[in-house]
Amino acid sequence: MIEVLKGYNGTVFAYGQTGSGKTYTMMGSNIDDEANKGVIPRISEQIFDSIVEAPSNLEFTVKVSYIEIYMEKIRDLLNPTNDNLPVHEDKQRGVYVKGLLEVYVASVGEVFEVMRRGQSARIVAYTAMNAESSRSHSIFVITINQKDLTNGSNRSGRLYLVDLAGSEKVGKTGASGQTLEEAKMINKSLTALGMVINALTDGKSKHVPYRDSKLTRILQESLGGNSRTTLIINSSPSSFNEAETLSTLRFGMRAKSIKNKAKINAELSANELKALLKKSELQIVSFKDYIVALEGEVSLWRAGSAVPPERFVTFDKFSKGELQPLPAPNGAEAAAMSAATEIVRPGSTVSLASAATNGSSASVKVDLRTSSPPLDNDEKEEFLKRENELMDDLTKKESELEKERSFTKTLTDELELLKKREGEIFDENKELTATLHDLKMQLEKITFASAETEINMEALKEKNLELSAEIDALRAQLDEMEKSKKYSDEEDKEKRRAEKMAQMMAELDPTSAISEKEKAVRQSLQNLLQELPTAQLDAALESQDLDVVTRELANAKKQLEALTAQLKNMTLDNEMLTKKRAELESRLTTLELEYEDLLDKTIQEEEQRLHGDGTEHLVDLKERLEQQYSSKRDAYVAEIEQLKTGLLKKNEELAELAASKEALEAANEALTSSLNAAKREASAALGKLAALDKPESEKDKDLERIKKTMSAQLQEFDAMKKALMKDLQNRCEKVVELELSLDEIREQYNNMLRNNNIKATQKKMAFLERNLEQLTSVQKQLVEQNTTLKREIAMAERKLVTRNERIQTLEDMLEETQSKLAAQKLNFEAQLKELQRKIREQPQQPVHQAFTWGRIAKPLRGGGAGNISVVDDAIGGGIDFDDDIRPRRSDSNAAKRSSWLGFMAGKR
Ligand SMILES: Nc1ncnc2c1ncn2[C@@H]1O[C@H](COP(=O)(O)OP(=O)(O)OP(=O)(O)O)[C@@H](O)[C@H]1O
Repeated sequence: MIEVLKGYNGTVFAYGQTGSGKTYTMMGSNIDDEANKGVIPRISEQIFDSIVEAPSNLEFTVKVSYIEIYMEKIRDLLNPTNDNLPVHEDKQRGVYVKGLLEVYVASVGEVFEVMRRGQSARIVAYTAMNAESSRSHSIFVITINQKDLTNGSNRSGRLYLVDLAGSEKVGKTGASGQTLEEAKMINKSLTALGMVINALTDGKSKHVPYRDSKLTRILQESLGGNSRTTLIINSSPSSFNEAETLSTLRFGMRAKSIKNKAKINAELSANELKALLKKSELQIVSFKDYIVALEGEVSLWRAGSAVPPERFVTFDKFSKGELQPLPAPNGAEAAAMSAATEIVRPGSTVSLASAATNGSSASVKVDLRTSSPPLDNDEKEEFLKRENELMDDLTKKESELEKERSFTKTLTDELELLKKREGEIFDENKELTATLHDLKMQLEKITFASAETEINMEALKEKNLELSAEIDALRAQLDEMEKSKKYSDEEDKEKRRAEKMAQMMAELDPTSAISEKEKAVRQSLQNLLQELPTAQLDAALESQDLDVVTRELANAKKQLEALTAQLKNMTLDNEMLTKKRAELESRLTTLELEYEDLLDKTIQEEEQRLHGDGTEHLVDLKERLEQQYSSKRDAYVAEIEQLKTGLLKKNEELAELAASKEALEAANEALTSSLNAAKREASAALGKLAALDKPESEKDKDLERIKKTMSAQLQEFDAMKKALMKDLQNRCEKVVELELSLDEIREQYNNMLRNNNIKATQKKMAFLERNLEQLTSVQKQLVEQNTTLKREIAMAERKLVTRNERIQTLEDMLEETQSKLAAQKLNFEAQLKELQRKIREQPQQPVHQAFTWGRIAKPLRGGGAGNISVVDDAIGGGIDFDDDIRPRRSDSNAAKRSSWLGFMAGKR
């Protein structure tokens, strides 16, 4: 049977640097693996094995608890919400952790389950030397109570299985932050452990500093107290850890020399107590005798008598009954001696003056400051009670402090979060402000560009207006010029017409010659009538005069012929003009064709040049050119029509002229015939005059008749002449007009040629048109740009407004969130205060939800030797027992074994 089952306290420590295998040793890498399970599972198995092997009169209850000491706080690993448990001490239980959950277990499986749960709650962390370094000291406590059912005696043993945190050097493990804090705490508690061991082993220290750390306080009994302690030293095999290994070994060496005082924790039965009482009473009697003997010797000494050494009273002689009675002392001396005793207070010195019989005195001084008197039991109890109370208070305060700390941490975290959020919002705001600024800048730029564009537009408009005004002025000038030209042309025309008419009339005036001849004829006729009434008539009618008239007539005929020739020439001219017109028309057609070709060419060039610039410009250009072309063509057609009508008119006039010429010729012929008739009559008269000598009266009559005939003929001739002259004048006017119109046509033709043929003009026109196009497109572009800019500005403004609204909303939300958070914080604080108040008001009750199944004691009966007659119900303590699964080690005692034990045994 292992010692703990006998009622001894036991402790198994594993000490060593981090990563040296302490946890591996104590718990193992896998508690379910037979080969890799550690000391704790193995001991647990041994315990239950021993219980199975124990006599059946022994009833066992096994409790386990599992704690860890982390950052100088005791955490219950089976109920992790209890994370700061106080250490108490009292006379009955010794040192214990208050409020610790102890789970009753009845099998190894249950122990393992407890281990697993506890392990999962342990705090481990990664260090450079161990991926799962224990950051705390873990203590697995197995408490075994055994009751001897035959005499009712009780024994209890408690086994501490300790896996210490690694003794480590901070530099090597690379600890930082929280791990560094943990390391400091671990080192502190391990230092306290070292100090306790030093104090226990150096032999000089009177005070052992168990209370310096929770670890040493809990393990107080294990270190130099009532415990059988085993220390396992774990060391690293690596030379890298040489220093740590040495230090660990030194620690082990020192610890080895600690002497513990292990005793069985037993509660005696009534009979045993009675026997003990009896024995004690007997002892008291004998001690009384002994005291009497001693007092006798003392009184002898006090009385100044000397007692020989062989008669000294010793316990040895007394117990052997070899004491001899001493002589009676002197009473006066004894009284004097007792009066010499002086009572002194702590801090002063005590003088013990002995009134020795030889008169000499000895003085012994004891300083009570350095050596306090040992506490008596009551005082100690009082002290422990007070200490426990203080520990409770301290734990409570620590818990509150921890809560406050965590609350503060939560608040700090929240504050951090809020600050972060605020920072984010600030950044966002900054970003938005920057964007806003950018947008404003862009807006300003756009506004500026727009203003500039507007200015440009205005400048262009002004330029346009100027150009329009210039064009108008030019047009007006042109109109004026045209007008003046027209006027001057008209004036010139009139002048030219007058000149031509004058010239023509001068050239073509047959009347002047006729008139002169007529005058001459009239004169000669007059002379004939006045100076030579009869005789002179013969003279007047001489052949010479007739010849003159004939010549004159021939001249007139010649002139008429010349006129006819001129008319012929004019007809020829007219024909030529007609030809020229036809030529002009054909030329015009050619020109039109050329112009069309040129237009097509220009369009093609423009198309090529503006390829990709959009067909709209091209279509516009084409349309405009077509319009220009059609307008020009219309103008030309109208002009041609005009020319045609002019030509027709001229033809008509020419026809009229030809008709009048014919009329003139007819008149001329008539005149010639009448002249011939006159000639004939004159010659006949002359013949008559010459052949016959007629009487005077007849002659007068004939003369009178001739005269009359001649005057009538002359009158006829006058009228005819007048008509002819008028007709001729008209015709001349028409000819002049025709010539003038021909000149005009020529000029127009030349103009047309100038307009149409000059390539430079065409180029210029094309250039101007292109310029106009470009200007129009630029204007269009500017207008479009302006529109786009305006649209963009409007959009940017809208965006700006939206963003402003968003910023406003975000700010509102932020404010709202902040106010909500503040309200929540207040609410939370109030709730916390309320909770704290309630906690303070309510007595603290341990929470045992984690192990409901371990709260009821599960007594286990030893399955080894002897029969017992105790009824199951008496030991069951209200636990469910299952008769069917009770262990059946031997048929005789099978019914008396605990179901739990049987269950466990059955499992094995
Ligand atoms: N004897 C061994 N055989 C096999 N593996 C071992 C042995 N000793 C330790 N290990 C392994 O070494 C590693 C560290 O061991 P362990 O966690 O037990 O060290 P530790 O001393 O408890 O460290 P810490 O103090 O940091 O908790 C573990 O992975 C463990 O499995």
